Amino acid sequence: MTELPESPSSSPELPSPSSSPSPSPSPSSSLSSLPSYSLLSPSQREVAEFPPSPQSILAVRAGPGSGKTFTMVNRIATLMSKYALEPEEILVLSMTNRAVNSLRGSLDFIINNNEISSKLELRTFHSFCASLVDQYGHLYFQSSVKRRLMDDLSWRSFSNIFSAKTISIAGKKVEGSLTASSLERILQGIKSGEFSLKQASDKFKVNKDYLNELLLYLEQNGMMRYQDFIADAISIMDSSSLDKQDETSWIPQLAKYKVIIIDEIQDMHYSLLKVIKKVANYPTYGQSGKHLTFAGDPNQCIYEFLGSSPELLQKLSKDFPNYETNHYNLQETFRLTPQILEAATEIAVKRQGLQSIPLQSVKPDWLKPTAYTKDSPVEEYDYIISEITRLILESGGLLKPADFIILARTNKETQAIEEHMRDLYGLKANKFSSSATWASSRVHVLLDIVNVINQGPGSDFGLLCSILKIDKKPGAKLRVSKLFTLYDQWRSTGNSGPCQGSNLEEFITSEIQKLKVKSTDKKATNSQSKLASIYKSPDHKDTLHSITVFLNSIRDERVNLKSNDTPKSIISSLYEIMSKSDLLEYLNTPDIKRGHSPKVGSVTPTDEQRQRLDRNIAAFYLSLKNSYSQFIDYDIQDNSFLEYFLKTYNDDIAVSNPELINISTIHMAKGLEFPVVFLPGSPSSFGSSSYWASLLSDEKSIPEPSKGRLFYVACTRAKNLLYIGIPGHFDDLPSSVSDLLTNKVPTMSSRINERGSLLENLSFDLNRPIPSRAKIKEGSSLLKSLNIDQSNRTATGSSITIARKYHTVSTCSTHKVIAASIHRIKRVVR
Ligand SMILES: Nc1ncnc2c1ncn2[C@@H]1O[C@H](COP(=O)(O)OP(=O)(O)OP(=O)(O)O)[C@@H](O)[C@H]1O
Repeated sequence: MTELPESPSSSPELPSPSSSPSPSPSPSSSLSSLPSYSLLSPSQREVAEFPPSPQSILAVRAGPGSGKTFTMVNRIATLMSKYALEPEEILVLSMTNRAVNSLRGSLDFIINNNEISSKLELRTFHSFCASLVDQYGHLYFQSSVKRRLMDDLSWRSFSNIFSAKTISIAGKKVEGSLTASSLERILQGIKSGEFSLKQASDKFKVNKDYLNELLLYLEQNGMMRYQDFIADAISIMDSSSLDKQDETSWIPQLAKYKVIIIDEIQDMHYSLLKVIKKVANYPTYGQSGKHLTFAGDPNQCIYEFLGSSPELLQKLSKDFPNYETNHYNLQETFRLTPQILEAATEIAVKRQGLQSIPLQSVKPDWLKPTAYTKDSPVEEYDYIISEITRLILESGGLLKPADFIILARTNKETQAIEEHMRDLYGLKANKFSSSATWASSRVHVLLDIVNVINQGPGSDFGLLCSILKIDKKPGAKLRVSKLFTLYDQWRSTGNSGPCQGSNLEEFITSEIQKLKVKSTDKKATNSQSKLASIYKSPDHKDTLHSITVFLNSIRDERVNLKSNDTPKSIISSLYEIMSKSDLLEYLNTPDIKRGHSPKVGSVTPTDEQRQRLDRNIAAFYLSLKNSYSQFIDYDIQDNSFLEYFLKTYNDDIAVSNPELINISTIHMAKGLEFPVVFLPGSPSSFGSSSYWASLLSDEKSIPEPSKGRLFYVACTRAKNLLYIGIPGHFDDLPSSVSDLLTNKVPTMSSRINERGSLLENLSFDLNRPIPSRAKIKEGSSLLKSLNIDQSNRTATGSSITIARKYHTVSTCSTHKVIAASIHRIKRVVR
């Protein structure tokens, strides 16, 4: 039996370094007079210009809105213009795609030089590790196959198909059974060296041979989980730099980096810190070590539960003992008003025992954040929507729905708000989610089919998953396991080369061909076709027919998409394949509930289930479109759009839509800013106190630093107006809190500073013209007709009239009127 390689083999052939460090000509001269450079504040300029000496660290503490992105982009430009670094010598890493896209957008805007931008390595940790594994994995690992990240549902399907008691892999029969989460845990443990195969088999009580074969199968088929990419990338870096003197063994791309810039360092969890250390300590051509720039804000560390640490920025010297560390602060906030900054710092930082950094607002005085009290979430959501409506109407459309964000703590809460807005007001919201929500629903089958069409890594598995859905008869899982076993035997007897994803399709197609010649010598040919032993009863003839139709239509659509793989043509191809092979029925069966797997076609979906399906399909299409615009905008050099989509569909791209109000968890809104932020804080159910109660109410309560940081991140997303739901009555707040807030709602006409009214200040700050008198008048009369302005002048009232009206006046729902007015004002302001 073949054992999994414990570690990559060493010293494979690499391109020689002489061909690698990038030659002149330097594109940097064109960067010497960037228009944005003059805008840098003195503290931003110091950071931008800090010398990138080898083995030095620049640790930048950057409070909310202090222009971290702006400063880092100017630093990148300065490194090239002043310190003559080539773009290929700089690596920029961040946690999320959103942060990377925002950096890339600013860079394109500021540098305005495609040649330079395209050479800069600007990546998420995941894509950086994945690209190392993609490019160099074949040199260090036994299997040369391309790797593909498996999402949660694929992972569960994998365990579903492979958890049969006896299974044949690589021509050997092995026994065992394992849940998806245990398998993942084992995989991580073995890769990280936490335990050996033998220890894993003892600990998880599973046959060692079975485990080994499963892991080998995953390896050979390039099927990986997120942590695998990280572990493999670290292995590659270790193996290629074993000999610090032998330049020929180094990976040129890594040895070229002279500067590494890491954004949001406070959110780095341990495995990523390990990646940074490996890249930082990787040998460098022509100098002894690299320079590191880290930027972050300890008070915005909200991923402690994943292993990150607010102290990281301060304690870097421990992790990099041979580096000289220099600490800098960015001292101004360009986003926060003095009142929002003060309230957030006092309540969330100082009262919670956290260390505040000196930060000053460059804005003039504004209004204090508005505190309101509501008795229940429903009342609170109604209040928020009525306030949004009022502000849009009163500003004559200067404020637009997309200027507002409601920040919830949990996905469940965002879901509740979204449903409330949709069901009672008919309003669609722009909900940020951490991954493609459709990917955990039945719509995932579309992805399986895309995998099959693409004929890349993951194709075999996509086909197995599709067949599992095409086969609607009892025992489908067993048949798919058997099919895999036969395929595996066929493969191990030398019928195909190393698996590159398209072999299962080839195997099934050739077996179907054998069945077709049955008319001449039925007995002989049927026994030759391996499929006949699986789909033997007349009942299963239909299944076999559907599989045949499925594969034929895949081939047809593959040809169509070769020349035109736009989202629209992909969707129409998918529809074609689904309808021909009876998969639409699968899609229309309600989603599996825990422990219940309804038989396909046996249950009629309810209206709500149908709507959910529609939304998931629409979300899949949106993912296709978002991914496509990235593919085009950033001129991605993947083989095809399908290939790119399969790598990126799960990315958290936050897409703003000017027509829609935003809803997000606080975690997902990190790094973003909005003119108006609502932070709900009502008791979650009768009798339970508000989540924020301990921060806001009790003077003597024990400090809660992690809750304080979450509150801080939430409040500091607000550029102009902040609403905070408070527990209890405003007058009962301790004065140290109530002094920082107001129980009055902001009104557009009130004068707030020397610049004038709130409307004038918003117009200045958002760089939008003040709407015409006619528009403002129209907004006011619409507002009057809704009759919500009077009831909300003081926010700390009890329940607002709107919710009541909705329940009593069923024929003309106030909610619908509000929704209509938002839609109408949108037309007016266009
Ligand atoms: N020197 C400057 N002059 C004017 N505006 C600036 C300057 N620097 C940054 N800004 C603006 O300030 C806002 C906040 O900047 P940015 O989003 O980069 O902050 P940040 O430090 O990343 O914030 P956070 O930590 O909350 O994510 C942006 O709108 C940016 O354009």
